[in-house]
Amino acid sequence: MDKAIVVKNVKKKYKLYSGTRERILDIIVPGRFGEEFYALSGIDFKADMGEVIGFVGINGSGKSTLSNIIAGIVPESSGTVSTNGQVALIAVSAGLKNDLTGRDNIELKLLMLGLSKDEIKELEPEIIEFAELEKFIDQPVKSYSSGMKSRLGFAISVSVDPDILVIDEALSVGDKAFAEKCLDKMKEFKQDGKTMIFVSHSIGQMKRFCDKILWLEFGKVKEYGAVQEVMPKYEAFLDYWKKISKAKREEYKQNVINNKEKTFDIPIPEVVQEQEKSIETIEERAISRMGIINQEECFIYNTPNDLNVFKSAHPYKKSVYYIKRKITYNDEIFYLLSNQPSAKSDVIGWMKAKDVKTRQHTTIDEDNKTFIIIGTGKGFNRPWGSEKNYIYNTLNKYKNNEFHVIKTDRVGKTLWYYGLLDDKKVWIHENDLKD
Ligand SMILES: Nc1ncnc2c1ncn2[C@@H]1O[C@H](COP(=O)(O)OP(=O)(O)OP(=O)(O)O)[C@@H](O)[C@H]1O
Repeated sequence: MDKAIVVKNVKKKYKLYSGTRERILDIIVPGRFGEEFYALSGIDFKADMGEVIGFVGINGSGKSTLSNIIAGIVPESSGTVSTNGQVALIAVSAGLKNDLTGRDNIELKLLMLGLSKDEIKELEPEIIEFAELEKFIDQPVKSYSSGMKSRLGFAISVSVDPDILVIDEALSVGDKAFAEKCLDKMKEFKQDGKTMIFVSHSIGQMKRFCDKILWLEFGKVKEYGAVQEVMPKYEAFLDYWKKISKAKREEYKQNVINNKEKTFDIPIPEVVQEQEKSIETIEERAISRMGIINQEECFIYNTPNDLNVFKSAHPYKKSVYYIKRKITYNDEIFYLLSNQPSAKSDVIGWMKAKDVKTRQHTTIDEDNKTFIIIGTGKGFNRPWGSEKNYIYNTLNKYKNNEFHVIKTDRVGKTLWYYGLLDDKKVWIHENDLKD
């Protein structure tokens, strides 16, 4: 099989400076100032013609540096890169000139690639249509959102029909529909036998699209192999990485950088056909529960089948949330937390069911009722409220006042009453009211 890309012992050295002064001094007296740092330290890999190679690795592992070197945008410090054919890089705003309009950028980029004025005129409408930028094409690129820049970059790069396509995180900034359209275009390229490098933090996209995975770790190759072989190990590593302390991460990093042999207790994944499994075992159901986060260290995910896109759940603690959707993904249950009784508006994200304490939530009626406030308890903005849900942190001041209820809900076994108290709408626990 012909090789499309051959990377041999590629290193990329950067210099880190403590400030502008040190940077200037290093220019005046070269070699005396700044600390050398290897973003890549000896990368070797080969890609066959027509292969789609995914680059994975935690932030800063060297994915963009390596893809820029392959695309010829950044020079390697040592080693060699050979590519068989024309390479196009698609990255967020890669190569776009901010002061020029979208149209000027198209013309400039195509001129630089050696196309004639006539060829450019022919391609231009297609590019504008693909980028969905019709109304904005004569506006300067600096006024574009990152999604718009990425769409323009993608549309220009694919229009020139390159032999090797390097796509660096370009799909993560646009909307979902455009990402799907790009993935379709990439599938076309794949069928045409083009070689692709695909950099993305989306595990789902990687599994759907790549043949092989190059896993980078602090500028070194951790693994290179078939997607089914490498991805489960990478996912297990990510799970481990999320849980360990800063100090442990630093220890891990130093071990990798200094080639030290030390075993870390990273779980060994089961060997399963992850790709098929993930597609087949998603089951979504409408439910109605209230939930509160009950774990110290836990995460909120954009989507349960891509556990690589997550944020810490810490800021969302001490509040209750509405849960209107449940997904079972590969035997694990996830709940969709929301600030409103809705699965669409004001949604926070998906959490593993084991990290959330939940109670069944039902609306009993919307009848008008009147109770007397006992003076105990609190007034909340949600039924079964927690600390961050207080509207009144004591009801003592309203002791013996009437409370006019317009809605009654049940959370678990408890009734909660909703009504107006001193111009504010509150939920009050049944034990804090009497007839
Ligand atoms: N121009 C530069 N000067 C100095 N250091 C740099 C430069 N570009 C990248 N680096 C460093 O090189 C390392 C690798 O960066 P790179 O952007 O390639 O990682 P990455 O895996 O693509 O990360 P991410 O997932 O965050 O995009 C990082 O530590 C980064 O800070």
